[in-house]
Amino acid sequence: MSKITHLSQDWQNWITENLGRGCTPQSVVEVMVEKNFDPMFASAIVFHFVSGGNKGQMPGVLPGPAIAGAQTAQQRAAQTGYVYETPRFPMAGAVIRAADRDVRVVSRMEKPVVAVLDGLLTLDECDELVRLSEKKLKRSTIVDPQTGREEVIDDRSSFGTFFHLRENEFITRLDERVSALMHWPLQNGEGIQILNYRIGGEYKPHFDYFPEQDPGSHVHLKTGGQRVSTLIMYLNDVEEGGETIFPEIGLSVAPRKGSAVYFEYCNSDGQVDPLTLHGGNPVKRGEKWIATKWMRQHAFA
Ligand SMILES: O=C(O)CCC(=O)C(=O)O
Ligand SMILES: [Fe+2]
Repeated sequence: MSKITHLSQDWQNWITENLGRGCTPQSVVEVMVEKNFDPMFASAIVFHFVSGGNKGQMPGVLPGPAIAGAQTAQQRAAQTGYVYETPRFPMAGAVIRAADRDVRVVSRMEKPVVAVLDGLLTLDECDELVRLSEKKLKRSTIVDPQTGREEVIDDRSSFGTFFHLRENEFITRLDERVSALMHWPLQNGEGIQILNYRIGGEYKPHFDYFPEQDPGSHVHLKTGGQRVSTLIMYLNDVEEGGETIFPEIGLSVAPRKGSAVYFEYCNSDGQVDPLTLHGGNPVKRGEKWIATKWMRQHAFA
């Protein structure tokens, strides 16, 4: 059965009603996807409602009134107290020259700073990263907020490994490309991290930065300081599920081999942006491979 990509009046009313009574955009999208809506269509529509944009810019799709009680993305951004500075990531242009490669910008937003990118890695580079990682995968851990120790937990059911910065010629080329793309020094990067999710594998919504108030963060902040930005690179097409979701802004990015999503969340004062909450949806069919780069405030050795 083909996926639904249009919105009836009943569904418009339903979305308005549920966002209006405080349901998160992500939960609204989830129900729509369960009811056979195309996931990208559902998240775009819900995002459109949340950002107060349903005033007729999408002819024939969304003639409904703006929803009472729903906040615009701008209002949410103003409330968090995070001070947005000039983004490090270029906010104009369809193509970004990243060292040896031209990367296409598919879409971007400013608050929070998020960009979806295409053609970052060649298909061969994706395969090579998977091949080099396969033999050394281990169950992924998270940082325990209390102790700062790495722990295995159910919220992060994936397998992973990493490469040291400039581990070999191939990895060096990628480290250089990614640093140019992220507009941040190569030596401030953690080594590229590889994750493999199998069916049911997911990463519940989280922040990539280390919250100051968590005692366990301090040990991590000592080397390199706070994380400032993330690049998630998709190494394969996932048959179903596995989207990277941003619940605060109703955004869902579908994995596509060679493409990526970039976001930044730490300003020059060391403040962090809670609107970059994100996670990996459970894989429903196939498997998912990603490579993640995290950048730090200072050199990370
Ligand atoms: O699997 C995903 O799409 C998200 C991964 C992620 O959030 C991370 O590696 O920090
Ligand atoms: Fe993350």
